[in-house]
Amino acid sequence: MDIEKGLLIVLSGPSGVGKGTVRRAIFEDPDTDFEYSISMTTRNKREGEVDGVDYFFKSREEFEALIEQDAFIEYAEYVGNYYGTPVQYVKDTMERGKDVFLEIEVEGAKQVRKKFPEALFIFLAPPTLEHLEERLIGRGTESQEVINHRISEARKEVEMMNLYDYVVINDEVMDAKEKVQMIVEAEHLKRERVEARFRKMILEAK
Ligand SMILES: Nc1ncnc2c1ncn2[C@@H]1O[C@H](COP(=O)(O)OP(=O)(O)OP(=O)(O)O)[C@@H](O)[C@H]1O
Ligand SMILES: Nc1nc2c(ncn2[C@@H]2O[C@H](COP(=O)(O)O)[C@@H](O)[C@H]2O)c(=O)[nH]1
Repeated sequence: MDIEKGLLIVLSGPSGVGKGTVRRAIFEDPDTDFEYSISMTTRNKREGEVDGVDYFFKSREEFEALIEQDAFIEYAEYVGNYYGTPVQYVKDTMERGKDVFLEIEVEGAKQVRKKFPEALFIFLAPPTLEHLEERLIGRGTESQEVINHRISEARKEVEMMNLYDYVVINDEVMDAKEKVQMIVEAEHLKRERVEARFRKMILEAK
């Protein structure tokens, strides 16, 4: 895929850390100027979730057909369900020069790292694993069995945080939101400076 414009921002971290909560706070901010890529999943819709807003909900057969068609930038099977990032929306949005924000688990983030090493990778970490369990229980969307499975995945996932460009601890939602926004801003400034220096070098070489 040939994407020249727009920054790909990947927010990852264990289930229950607060990725969705932080992401919603970011997108409620009128100053936010990037776009959210809605994922596809085969998991059942939770109460209040809307198809095409929270996820595109698909059957396993539909999802597997899309895998065959190479329709995902990345996908992973997580605790018994598929989750994936549709390629077309990301490609079109970045080509329009807009940043795209992905909220995905760590296996998917690893695949994005391979395909887009220039993307920005942020790991959202809980203050402790106990906080994570409390948050999952508090959310009340999963059975205790699924929560236990997600916590056991989380133990492995937090070990991967050193592979990320930045780690943000989600202690207070608005603090974490601002840190993510500042990281994105800083990344743009860094890239603009590098590009300006590169242009200057080319002009000087002429
Ligand atoms: N900083 C925080 N302090 C306390 N509770 C929080 C904080 N951030 C999120 N929560 C709560 O934790 C629960 C899990 O949050 P959320 O659903 O955003 O996590 P997630 O990482 O998106 O989970 P998943 O990966 O399973 O989708 C929610 O009930 C949310 O209100
Ligand atoms: N690899 C991907 N992971 C994704 C994607 N969309 C969401 N997710 C992650 O899956 C888990 C479980 O989500 P839940 O909604 O069932 O709680 C969580 O970590 C999500 O961030 C995706 O497109 N690819």
